[in-house]
Amino acid sequence: MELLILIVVITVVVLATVGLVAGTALRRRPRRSIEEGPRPGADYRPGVGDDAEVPRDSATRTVDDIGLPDVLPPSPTESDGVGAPLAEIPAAPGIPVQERIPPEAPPPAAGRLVRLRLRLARSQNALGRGLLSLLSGDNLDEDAWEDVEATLLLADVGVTATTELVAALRERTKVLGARTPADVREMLRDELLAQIGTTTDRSLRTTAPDRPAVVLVVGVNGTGKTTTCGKIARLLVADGRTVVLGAADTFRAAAADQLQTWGERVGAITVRGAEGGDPASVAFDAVRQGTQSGVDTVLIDTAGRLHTKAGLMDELAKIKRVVGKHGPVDEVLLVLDATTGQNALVQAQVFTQAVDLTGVVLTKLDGTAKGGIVIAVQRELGMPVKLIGLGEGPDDLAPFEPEAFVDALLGEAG
Ligand SMILES: Nc1nc2c(ncn2[C@@H]2O[C@H](COP(=O)(O)OP(=O)(O)OP(=O)(O)O)[C@@H](O)[C@H]2O)c(=O)[nH]1
Repeated sequence: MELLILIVVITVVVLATVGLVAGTALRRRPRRSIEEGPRPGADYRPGVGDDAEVPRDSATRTVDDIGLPDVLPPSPTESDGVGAPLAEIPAAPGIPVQERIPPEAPPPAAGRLVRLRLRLARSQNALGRGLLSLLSGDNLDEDAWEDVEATLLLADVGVTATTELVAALRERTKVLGARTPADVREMLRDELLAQIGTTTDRSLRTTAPDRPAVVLVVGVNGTGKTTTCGKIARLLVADGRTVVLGAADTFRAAAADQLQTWGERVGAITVRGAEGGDPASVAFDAVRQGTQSGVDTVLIDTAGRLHTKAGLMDELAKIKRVVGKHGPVDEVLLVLDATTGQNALVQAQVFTQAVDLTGVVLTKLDGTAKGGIVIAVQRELGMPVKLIGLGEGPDDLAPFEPEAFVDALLGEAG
């Protein structure tokens, strides 16, 4: 009997040990990460249902890192509880009322690009000055034209626009004969403007009759969507509008905090949901809040990647559909990082399959010599660039004005 008990005990101990070892080994086996399979944007061209590119995991800087102006002390009117938009806007049922902070008064939209023109210094040197000096040369031989072409391509102007620009410039230099620097500048200005287009409607649809206008901000992660939403809110408030922000980027926990901070600075309510929650429902609540509060514009920040397996593009289409239950979406702005060059164009093509884009925001033009991407985006995608980001500061976003942009690229005349 004792022998039997001993055998049973030994068997149990052996089985438990084997189980433990096997379990540990299984746990240690590296889990197959999504990175190991073919990656959209790297191994194949992404389509509907995929992310537009391999998510970048570079650390992002939040609004807290970039030194917004200090919050001003409340004015007597505001401390009486009158005059601040957050106090005036009642929260919709089920949406928590946020702390009211006296809002700032950002500088107006008009003339921003002119004020920020020096931020284009790198593009100015590489593209503007480069072309001016090549075209001013006495001997415009084939080598010189090849250099002109290379300069345009290196600045990301794109093949189609480069070919057209070179052909037009060749023609005009032939007709012009002897050229003064002023002639060259004028010729280049004309041709660059012809490529960018001066008659395109670049206005933002941020008001609608009898309801708030709805603006969706989309793009891959890290392009600057959240920052851009905050900056657009400031632009709108500067022009006397009222705004509700929707933090539908439920993927990155900090994104909602970041957006709320931007909102608080200008007295705008931010509607947010649980981390990993349904982005479409946050967007829906934001529009509901905006409608009940009677604001001019609801600005919705979306994620550049998702927790769920559902593709980013499917999710965006869903957000647009769900928000559409309240009324039309007035603007769908695609945020593209200018420093990613031609890759930005591929991203744009993927996004257009999922949602009807109405315009592009090109961010980080301050950090690149490739200002020609403005031309490529318009020519290759046929989509207007409406805003450009020229820095990390709160008011470093400017409405895109072709003339001011080209003048900034070419630098001061003379
Ligand atoms: N230099 C420069 N930096 C910018 C500009 N716009 C945004 N950034 C920076 O880009 C980084 C990413 O910005 P986010 O707004 O967090 O990007 P996002 O697209 O919302 O990122 P996800 O939430 O991960 O999808 C931040 O460090 C911003 O300060 C710009 O115009 N110029």
